[in-house]
Amino acid sequence: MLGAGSWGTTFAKVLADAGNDVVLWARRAEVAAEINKTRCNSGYLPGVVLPEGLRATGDAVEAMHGASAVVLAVPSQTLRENLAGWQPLLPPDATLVSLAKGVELSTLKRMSEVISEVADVPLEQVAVVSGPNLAKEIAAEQPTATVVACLDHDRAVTLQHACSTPYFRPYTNTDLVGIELAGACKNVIALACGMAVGLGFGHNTMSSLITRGLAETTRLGVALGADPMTFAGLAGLGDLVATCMSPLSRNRTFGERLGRGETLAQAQEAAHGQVSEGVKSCSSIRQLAARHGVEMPITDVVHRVCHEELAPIPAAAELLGRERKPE
Ligand SMILES: NC(=O)c1ccc[n+]([C@@H]2O[C@H](COP(=O)([O-])OP(=O)(O)OC[C@H]3O[C@@H](n4cnc5c(N)ncnc54)[C@H](O)[C@@H]3O)[C@@H](O)[C@H]2O)c1
Ligand SMILES: O=P(O)(O)OC[C@H](O)CO
Repeated sequence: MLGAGSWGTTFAKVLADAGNDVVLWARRAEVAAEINKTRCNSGYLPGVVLPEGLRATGDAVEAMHGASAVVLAVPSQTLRENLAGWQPLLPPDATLVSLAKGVELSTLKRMSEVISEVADVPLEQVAVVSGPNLAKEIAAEQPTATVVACLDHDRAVTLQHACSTPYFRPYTNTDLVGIELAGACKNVIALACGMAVGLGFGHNTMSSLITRGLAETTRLGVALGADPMTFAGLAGLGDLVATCMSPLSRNRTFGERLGRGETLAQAQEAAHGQVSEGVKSCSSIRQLAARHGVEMPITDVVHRVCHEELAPIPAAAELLGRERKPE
């Protein structure tokens, strides 16, 4: 496991609880030392006791030595740079697993595309784990389902078995495009929902944003060749609902701060270095949509609130004032 933030540490625990021998690489040596000494990653998962089958290290060579799967748990905008440094260390046939939910700003590529390109492996060797997976709830072993997606179904099944525990139930899927776009887009819709909460709006507003957010995400997915049914599944509607409704979501919390009138810089400072992927992916997804002639009005206003000083109240008015049309 490369990355010892909230989700990397939690998914490492899932893999260890499923019976695997897991080595977790942390960027800061003190985080690795704390995990090995106290079985805790107090900065990201206070109070969670990590299992014995999990060992941490600050040495990427040690982490990847002999690995049958290498799981990438770093933010999507740094993944390319991180992986370029790790590329010579990757075991030749290891499944490369992406946990990140974003679209790269500079290239508009999905994470599996970035991984395949930088690691120089076929896309069939890359898998994605995505679903309604708020790290803190899974770390507390609350029952959760997810999706393991890979173009190579057999590889997906192997990973599915490797991460099945009594509290974590993975399903397989081969629609990599749909699973990844759903995961990236839901962060942007969660920012919009957070803004709605910050403005004092209730569940009708949230539900309207979730449903129309799903509509625009599905439109983009279909234009890029995804199966529309994917968006009704765990990584689509499932993750969208979890992220938009939960105060645990960093994206929703970030949006809530913007809705209350904080600036982007203030909301970023309050995030204490934890990643809110939608803040950057709203721009890459908006560009991707424009490239394919797809309308994504919610994503468009989220981008303009985050990066072009559109205030949340006129943003809401703009969405409501759009041309009327059939559902
Ligand atoms: N937290 C969740 O509940 C959750 C669930 C599912 C998916 N995800 C996705 O997983 C990915 C990682 O999220 P997270 O929650 O672990 O984030 P995080 O902010 O908690 O941790 C990110 C990790 O990446 C490391 N990191 C940050 N910048 C880096 C850089 N430049 N080089 C190397 N390492 C760097 C940090 O040190 C940290 O270990 C994101 O794409 C997120 O959307 C998160
Ligand atoms: O905390 P967030 O907003 O990054 O969301 C976490 C997960 O992606 C939820 O599935």
